[in-house]
Amino acid sequence: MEENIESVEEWVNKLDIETTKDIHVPKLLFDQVIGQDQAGEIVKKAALQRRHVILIGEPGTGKSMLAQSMVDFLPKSELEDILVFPNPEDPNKPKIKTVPAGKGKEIVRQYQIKAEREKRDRSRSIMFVIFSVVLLGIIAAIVLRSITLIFFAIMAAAFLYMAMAFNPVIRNERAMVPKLLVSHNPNDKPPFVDSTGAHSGALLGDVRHDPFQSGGLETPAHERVEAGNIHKAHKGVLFIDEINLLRPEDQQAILTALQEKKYPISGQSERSAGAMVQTEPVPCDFVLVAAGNYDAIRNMHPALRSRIRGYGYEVVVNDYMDDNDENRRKLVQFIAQEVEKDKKIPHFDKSAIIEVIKEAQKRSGRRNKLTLRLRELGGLVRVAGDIAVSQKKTVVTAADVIAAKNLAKPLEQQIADRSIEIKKIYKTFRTEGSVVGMVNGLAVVGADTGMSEYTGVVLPIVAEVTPAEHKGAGNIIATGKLGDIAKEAVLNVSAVFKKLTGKDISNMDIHIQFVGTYEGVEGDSASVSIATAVISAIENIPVDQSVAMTGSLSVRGDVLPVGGVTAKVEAAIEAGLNKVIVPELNYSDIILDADHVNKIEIIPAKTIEDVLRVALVNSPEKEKLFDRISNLINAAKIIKPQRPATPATTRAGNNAA
Ligand SMILES: Nc1ncnc2c1ncn2[C@@H]1O[C@H](COP(=O)(O)OP(=O)(O)OP(=O)(O)O)[C@@H](O)[C@H]1O
Repeated sequence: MEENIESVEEWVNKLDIETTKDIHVPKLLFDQVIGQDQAGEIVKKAALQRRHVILIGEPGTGKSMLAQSMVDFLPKSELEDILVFPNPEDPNKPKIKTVPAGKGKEIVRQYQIKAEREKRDRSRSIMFVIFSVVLLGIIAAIVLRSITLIFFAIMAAAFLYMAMAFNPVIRNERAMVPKLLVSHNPNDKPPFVDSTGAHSGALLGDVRHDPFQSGGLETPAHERVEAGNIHKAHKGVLFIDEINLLRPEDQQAILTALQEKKYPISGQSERSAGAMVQTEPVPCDFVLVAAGNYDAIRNMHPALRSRIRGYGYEVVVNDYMDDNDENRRKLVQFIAQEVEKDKKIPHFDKSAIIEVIKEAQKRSGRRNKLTLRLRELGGLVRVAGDIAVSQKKTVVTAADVIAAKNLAKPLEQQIADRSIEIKKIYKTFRTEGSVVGMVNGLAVVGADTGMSEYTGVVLPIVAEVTPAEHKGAGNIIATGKLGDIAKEAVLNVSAVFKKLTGKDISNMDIHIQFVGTYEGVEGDSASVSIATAVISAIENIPVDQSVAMTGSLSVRGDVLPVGGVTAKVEAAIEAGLNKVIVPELNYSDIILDADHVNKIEIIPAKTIEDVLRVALVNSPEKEKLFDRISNLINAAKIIKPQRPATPATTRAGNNAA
């Protein structure tokens, strides 16, 4: 249900604040998470019951914040320190001991004091022995009147010193001091450990290599043991983003750790001396929060996923929220939070708040929604803040946010801007006149890089049709980086061609070229443009070059919605085109900046006929084509009174209503 929402300007101006400084920022991290109410409730429940969680969703929407907020709800179980002790019976199997939080440091200190005392005692005994030997030598020399006896006494003392000081058995008192692997203070919160991207050693623990493995110079095995993140997260939360990128062996190890709640530490590098060492099992009783985008579920170790599902929850986080009073307030709270977190930038005045909310509307890609890709929006807040600071301003204003938007353009946008300039110079596309078989398609760049902002580009498409050499043996010859997409699009809509043109494409060779495409251009939504270019070429009807278009074509000729329409319309404006055809179902998703409004005529299309009516220039051939189409439609009506509604499939995700 779409509700009527006040304009952002009116809404912000009514707020009872001067700047975001007047906004209360909640203390609890959980209350700082915006727009993830459903995921928040589940995560809270999971924390209270110590259950594992899989969080799936777009990057920068608050997954790690949710995971981190869990530590405030974990049951107050006793935190533990973990110590590793030498094992005199088997030095390569150090012993593990857990003690209440804070005790670990005390134990280590006691052992250190003991070691210091023993060392001092030993030094004293050595000095006493040396002194006695030298004294005896001197006495003997006097009694026996032989100076050489003094020399022998000094030699004997030196020998004794060497023997006692460098005796590997008694030399290293410190070798008996345990090492603190995991330590806490008694009042600490349960730990939150982010293990995203950690290699095996950091994740599971490791035993360092020892270059001196004998001769009394070696470092005892237990001193070389290092705790892994799974151990550091004992009694707390272990967060792993992009879990699917972990090596299968590591995912398997995590599964074992989850089952056993203990995992021994051994050297991870096979060739290192550490590989010979394996500790007793080390406690690792953590709550696992695994996160990732939609691909993560598919590529995750099935047994690990099943374990988490069996003992926890799976949640999809939202990537946008409704644009209403409550959520706008949350967005203002978000700006205040980001400012306080940054500590270096000033607060935002009302004009700046208006710009940020409008940007959140635009980045959602949907009318009446606000984006939740808040990490990137936070980036905009910081750049705007930096601009204000550089101008020695005490508040951030609209001008700073607008300047930040230009300054903080994603790489894709910067590359696209350059490519438009080049295309304009070399005229790889036209903005006026008419040409047979040439269409100004629109595409997005960087959609696969996980950016929340789409960058639009004009994607000129040229089609040429020639009769096939043999009947029924026509080929689709598509060049350019998007060749495969073109072939697929033509094949998918071959029925539409037949319906509209009455000609069978299998009797023709169809050549399609995407002009000047480069890495990263997404052409999935170009099927309407491809179809228009091909029909224009088959029917020899010129296409109006001041028109741009985007849309996906169904096998029945319906124009289906696509992503990134706002960015595509902006690209058409920047390129100097007059009209842009968009899928009707996307029409309301277009949110243009003030400087783009009314710069182009936006024409919604429901079917390919709607597209052709606008794109093809008026001519007797066009009339004939439409006569044919209306005959076909009338004939179809006699057989089947109504066509079922077209399914709308804009984007994935289970966003809160
Ligand atoms: N829902 C949100 N509420 C408030 N702030 C948010 C939210 N989502 C993101 N942010 C801001 O973006 C930053 C990064 O968010 P976070 O690390 O939680 O994202 P994520 O979903 O874990 O992303 P990724 O999967 O890329 O790690 C946060 O520190 C916060 O400043």
